[in-house]
Amino acid sequence: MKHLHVTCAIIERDGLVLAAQRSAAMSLPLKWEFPGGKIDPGETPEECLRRELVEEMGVRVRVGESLPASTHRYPTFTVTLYPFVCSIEAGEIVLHEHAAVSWLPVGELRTLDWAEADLPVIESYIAVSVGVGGAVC
Ligand SMILES: Nc1nc2c([nH]c(=O)n2[C@H]2C[C@H](O)[C@@H](COP(=O)(O)OP(=O)(O)OP(=O)(O)O)O2)c(=O)[nH]1
Repeated sequence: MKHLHVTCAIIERDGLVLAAQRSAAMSLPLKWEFPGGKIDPGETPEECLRRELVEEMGVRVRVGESLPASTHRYPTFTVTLYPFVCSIEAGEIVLHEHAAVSWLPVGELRTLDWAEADLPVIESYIAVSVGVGGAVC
């Protein structure tokens, strides 16, 4: 089965976190995710994230702390997500691929219909993010 290695950016701004909704035309249609994408050969995960964020949203990001990788088996492929906490360095978000974005307080992240591979990422992020949005139970 295909195994994808994918970076994803947990972008923080003013105590909120950016979630992006996949378009109806993408795989995992209309699911919410953190922006990012497949790591190209020869690329570091950080380089991949910076490239993907320019391509997908037209923003340059500063790549910070990494969170534990998450591997999930979907029915037709397996994905390993490599999450990084990021901030926007330059640019305004313009959506080139996603259907929508939403800035959420950490405590509301669980309310979206996330791609399944993201669920452990969200839990790891909540565990380390008490300083961003306050304590979350
Ligand atoms: N970028 C990103 N992808 C995710 C997340 N969670 C998750 O399961 N994925 C999956 C969706 C895709 O199958 C794959 C990322 O591929 P991609 O973004 O480079 O490619 P894509 O969806 O445009 O292309 P494709 O899979 O339709 O070929 O990882 C996430 O939080 N961010």
